[in-house]
Amino acid sequence: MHSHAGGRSAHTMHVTHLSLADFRSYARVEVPLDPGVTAFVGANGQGKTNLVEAVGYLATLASHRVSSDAPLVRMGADRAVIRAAVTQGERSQLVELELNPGRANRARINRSSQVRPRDVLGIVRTVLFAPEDLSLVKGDPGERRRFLDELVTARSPRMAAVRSDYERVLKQRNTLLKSAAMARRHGGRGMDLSTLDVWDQHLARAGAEVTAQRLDLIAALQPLADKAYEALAPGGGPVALEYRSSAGPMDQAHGREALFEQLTAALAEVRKQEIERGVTLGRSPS
Ligand SMILES: Nc1ncnc2c1ncn2[C@@H]1O[C@H](COP(=O)(O)OP(=O)(O)OP(=O)(O)O)[C@@H](O)[C@H]1O
Repeated sequence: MHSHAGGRSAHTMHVTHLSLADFRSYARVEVPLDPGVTAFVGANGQGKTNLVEAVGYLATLASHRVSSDAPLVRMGADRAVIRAAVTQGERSQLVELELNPGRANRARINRSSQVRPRDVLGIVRTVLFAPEDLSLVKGDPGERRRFLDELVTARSPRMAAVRSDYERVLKQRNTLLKSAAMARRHGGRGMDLSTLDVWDQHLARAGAEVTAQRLDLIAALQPLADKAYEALAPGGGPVALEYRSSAGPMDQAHGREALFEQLTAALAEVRKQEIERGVTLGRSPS
């Protein structure tokens, strides 16, 4: 779960203690963790992955195995708690998340009053390698977007706010399109397009930010992917990573403004179909 044998710098994050309550198979468990490599050894289904999943949840606010929180709560319980003591250099923090499926999750840092769950992002940082990673290659584009966005947020936690803005705008825009499509079908008046224009601007603005971050990340990953592939298949490279969006080729060299223009144009192009179908069609970058 933390493998930084040697070269421990002041910047190395270390989870010193993990406590779980009603998380997956654990009614309660306390796991002290020494620096260096920790190996969990046990029979199948004993709950090794559950421990890793809990730490991963603190880092990403999601499980790497399931898309909702309900399966994470121990059967028969109505909430789960994940708590971790984290040190980084001289600094120690206690992070706590309470998972309440169907209701808002709660978060605390250093036992103080509540913070928003996304405020804990950036305290625990993890790299997870699991069988589920295959879906990065085999799965839907949504899996790849999720991977990029989680990594982007780990690198700059403020992106969590941009992402949730984007999701909120998308949802509200879809509600507007849906009611407009319904009204049309029932012979009502057309929708007020100026309202849609406003939402398009919001969507393209947040979308440009998300896209720019993804492009930066891909550029940063490129040499690492190349190196990793060279170690795996000497002489087999180079590996090229490219971001393909349904809104056309994207180039970070042109900056946020160009991305914004591009996304705005892509929205304009599908507007007629969107109004007919009543849903946002430009899937990028969501
Ligand atoms: N919500 C839940 N409530 C109670 N038990 C659960 C819940 N979710 C999972 N489990 C139990 O947790 C166990 C699975 O744990 P986990 O996937 O961590 O296994 P593991 O020890 O990593 O084994 P493997 O080698 O298969 O990965 C199973 O016994 C399963 O029944």
